[in-house]
Amino acid sequence: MNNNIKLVLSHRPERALRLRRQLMAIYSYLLLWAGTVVGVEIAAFDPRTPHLLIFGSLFAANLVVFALVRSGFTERFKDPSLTMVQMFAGIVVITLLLYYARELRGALLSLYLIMMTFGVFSLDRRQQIVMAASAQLSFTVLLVYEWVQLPLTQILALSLSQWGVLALILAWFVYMGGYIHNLQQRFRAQRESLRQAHDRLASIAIRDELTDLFNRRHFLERLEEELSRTDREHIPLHIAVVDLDHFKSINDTYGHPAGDEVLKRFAALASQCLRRSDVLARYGGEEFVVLFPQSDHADCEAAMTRLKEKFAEQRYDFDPSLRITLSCGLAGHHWGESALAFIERADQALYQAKAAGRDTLRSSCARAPVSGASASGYPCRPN
Ligand SMILES: Nc1nc2c(ncn2[C@@H]2O[C@H](COP(=O)(O)OP(=O)(O)OP(=O)(O)O)[C@@H](O)[C@H]2O)c(=O)[nH]1
Repeated sequence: MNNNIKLVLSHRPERALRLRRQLMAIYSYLLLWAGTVVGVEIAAFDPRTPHLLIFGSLFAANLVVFALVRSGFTERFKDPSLTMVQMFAGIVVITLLLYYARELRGALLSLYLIMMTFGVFSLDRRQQIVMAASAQLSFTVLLVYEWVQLPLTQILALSLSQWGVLALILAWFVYMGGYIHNLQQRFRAQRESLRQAHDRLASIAIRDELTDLFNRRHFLERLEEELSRTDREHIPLHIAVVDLDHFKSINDTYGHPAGDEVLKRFAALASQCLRRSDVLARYGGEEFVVLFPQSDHADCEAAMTRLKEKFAEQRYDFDPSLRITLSCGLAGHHWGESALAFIERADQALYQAKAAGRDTLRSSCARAPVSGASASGYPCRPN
């Protein structure tokens, strides 16, 4: 598959993304802390700025959130990243820094915007408005506090213009942020429907529509894979070809939908009876094939006999007295034998089963067994 499509369809685990976002937040706080320390050193900040206390508490809170996200505890919440909680903490810290900032306050208002960017991807427009309003309210509380506590040191025009600029920028940000969030949601939905379409196509390519078993093409691919493995590692490989007996007469007597029901019943029963490692496929019409990797002949024969008996016990709504049987040809692979020759031998065994009166199983043995064993070394039953 094209690498770009793979990238678009790949499911990066959501929790890993959340943890990455968490690391981004920690990185941002570290930068901010470094900036604050420098600011204090060069007297751009009040020398009494309790940066250790502020950032120490922030990191402790972050650590708790990190642990909760990592443990999966937050998965039960609508927002497992606790984005809004973290943004509220950010707003408090930024407002504290603005309190201690001197001439830098105007420039540092942009920190609210940096904090808002964390919500762009995970918060919808309404939640972004709540965060913007919280930032504005927090800054308002700071201004009011300063006017009440230190009225003589405040310049009304400056405070009002800073307040107004922040309000305008936050309003613009909420508009843009909402737009980006919607775009991202649309992209996500498209990616999801693309992934579903891809899964569906992949399934159509390998499955039979009526029975949902593997189709002939996929079976032959799997057979080639198993053959190269079996030749390389000298492990046993068997194939069984199954044909439902007198199937045409079921269609003719009860109609095509009844025939379809029988095919589906066989598929469901065989899927139940056989091992997960066995490859079961619809080879065409009312013919099915089973590939048994790493099973010996006796096991395969026992499995197919069991399936044959169970299938004959099935009852059908369209005629509860009807007994439908199957015939089966089984073959063990001989070293170096081609896929076609292998299937052909199983087919020959099936032909013999049909000729012997149906409702029976026959095994194939292409080469003369050497001292009671086939060329592959597995016991080969006489027909
Ligand atoms: N209902 C249904 N019938 C199908 C489907 N595919 C093939 N068939 C029918 O399967 C029947 C196969 O009949 P035959 O090949 O004559 O074999 P049979 O009647 O089973 O006879 P024996 O194999 O000799 O026991 C044909 O009538 C096909 O039309 C399918 O998907 N649904």
